[in-house]
Amino acid sequence: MTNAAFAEDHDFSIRARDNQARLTAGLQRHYDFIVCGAGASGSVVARRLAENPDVQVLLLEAGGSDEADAVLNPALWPTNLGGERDWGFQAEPNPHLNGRQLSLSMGKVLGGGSSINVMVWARGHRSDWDFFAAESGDPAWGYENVLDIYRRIENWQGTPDPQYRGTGGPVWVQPAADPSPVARAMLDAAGEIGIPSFEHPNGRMMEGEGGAAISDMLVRDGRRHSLYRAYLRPWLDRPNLTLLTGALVRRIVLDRRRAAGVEFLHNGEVTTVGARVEVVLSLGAVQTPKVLMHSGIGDREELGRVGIPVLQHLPGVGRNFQDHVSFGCTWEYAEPIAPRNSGSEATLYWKSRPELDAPDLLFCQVEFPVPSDRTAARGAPAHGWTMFAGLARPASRGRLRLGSADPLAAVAIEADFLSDPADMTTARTCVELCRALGNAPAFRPFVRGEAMPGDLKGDALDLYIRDAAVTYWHQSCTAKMGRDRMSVVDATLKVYGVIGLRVADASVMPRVTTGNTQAPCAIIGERAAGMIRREHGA
Ligand SMILES: Cc1cc2nc3c(=O)[nH]c(=O)nc-3n(C[C@H](O)[C@H](O)[C@H](O)COP(=O)(O)OP(=O)(O)OC[C@H]3O[C@@H](n4cnc5c(N)ncnc54)[C@H](O)[C@@H]3O)c2cc1C
Repeated sequence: MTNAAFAEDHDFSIRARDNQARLTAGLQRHYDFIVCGAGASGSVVARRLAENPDVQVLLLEAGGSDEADAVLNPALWPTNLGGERDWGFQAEPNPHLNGRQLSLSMGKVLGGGSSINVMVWARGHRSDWDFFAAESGDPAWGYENVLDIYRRIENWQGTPDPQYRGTGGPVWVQPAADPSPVARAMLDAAGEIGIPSFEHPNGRMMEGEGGAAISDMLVRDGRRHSLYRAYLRPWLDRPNLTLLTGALVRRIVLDRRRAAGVEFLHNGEVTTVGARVEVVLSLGAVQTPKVLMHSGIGDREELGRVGIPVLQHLPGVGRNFQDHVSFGCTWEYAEPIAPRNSGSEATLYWKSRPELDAPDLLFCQVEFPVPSDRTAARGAPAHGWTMFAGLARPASRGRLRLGSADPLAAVAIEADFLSDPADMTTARTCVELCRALGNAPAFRPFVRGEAMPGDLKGDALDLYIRDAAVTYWHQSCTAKMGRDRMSVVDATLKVYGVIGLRVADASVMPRVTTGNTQAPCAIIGERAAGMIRREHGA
């Protein structure tokens, strides 16, 4: 950043802070729109709605400021895990993971996951978006339209590619700058085992059978460029956008079938604010279904179990939980190599079976050892790299269950990774492919050898897979868009049976997208805001 740009940013920060201090001190009784959650999708929705100076938008966020080195320095992302900016969710013990209980981190800070994640920008595969279109019955969710939106929102910094990449949007996307030699080695190793490499991962590569590429990242001037920073922060000096942090949404206030407002906890007090037009839930795939259920919107039996009166029976709320599960395979460096950028700079998608229509395996290279709680005991090297070798199209489905009728009670997350036997079959192929890649000649100049798993077969390999499984932190699909009885929202993201209530976050995905999920969440935010503005002439 130049000195002039730095001074301008400093002036803006003061203006924005003073503006928000004024707006939050005089909180109104009603706003036109209340957006709940300033995460990946919510940041987009609130900004786009507030672009119309004639509407008043209130944005409620439980977390606080992102002004911290742990957020802004790309290398420090792991230091947020388990800390104050992490909701710290724990899955229930899982018999398919040898009884293990996984940590399922999610961001509790302005920007949500996009402020604590690994900054990889991955658009999703053509087949994902065409599936969204088929499930919702709206072709506008299909790949061609979504590609147009990506071109419009990106400010692409790599080699120009106008067919796929745009340069005029708010989201600064750049190829990982000056990547580590092990990231380049991964592309060479892919070539050695017959997997093609691409100039960037977000164009042609996501239309076919997959490939390898240096990752696209949301990093600008050496700092994290979260979706909050891309969309929301530049709008905080506006008079029609009020951002209240430290505000924990408890439930939607329903007036018969209409979402009339939101009840939240702020500074120890329960407050209710009214919505004149709509409420949008963007609380992420755990808290959105939780808040829906506490508002009386969910499965009749599940709500009855904890004594919440049912206002709208929707059996799909909290069901269809999906995530990418990954199995770390690790190689020891011959000499230590310092991680660069976020420490994850190369990515690879491939198919476990040739007849598939799209990749079902997802690999992100991590430039330091990342054993699981269980595989750590097998002896991770002091210096090395790990492949996050994961399932891009898991068949297993989990669910969320309320602990009690108290909105502050924890929700039980039955993630159920590897509960579908098909996932174990794919996992074996995934680990085999990963080992072929990591043991390819291209890595030899950099590694002493494979640290784990080694050449395991049969039960020993299965044991390793169940012990190594961890989350990719792509929790999603718990209030899915669609038209069957388990769908929670329609193609316009409106909650079935309720007026003035939409969901816009990873919950609405009918199926988890093939890659990392923040870019698809930006699309969900853009589509939601676009549909709301069109419907209300806003
Ligand atoms: C450690 C980690 C690494 C990841 N790495 C990547 C990556 O490299 N690339 C990628 O694409 N994706 C990555 N992801 C996933 C990605 O960040 C998420 O998929 C994405 O942020 C989800 O967006 P969302 O809008 O659904 O929810 P979130 O971004 O989680 O936003 C939800 C927001 O709502 C707030 N909130 C929740 N409950 C309440 C409440 N009751 N009241 C008020 N506010 C509330 C939260 O604090 C949060 O700000 C990662 C995630 C994590 C956690």
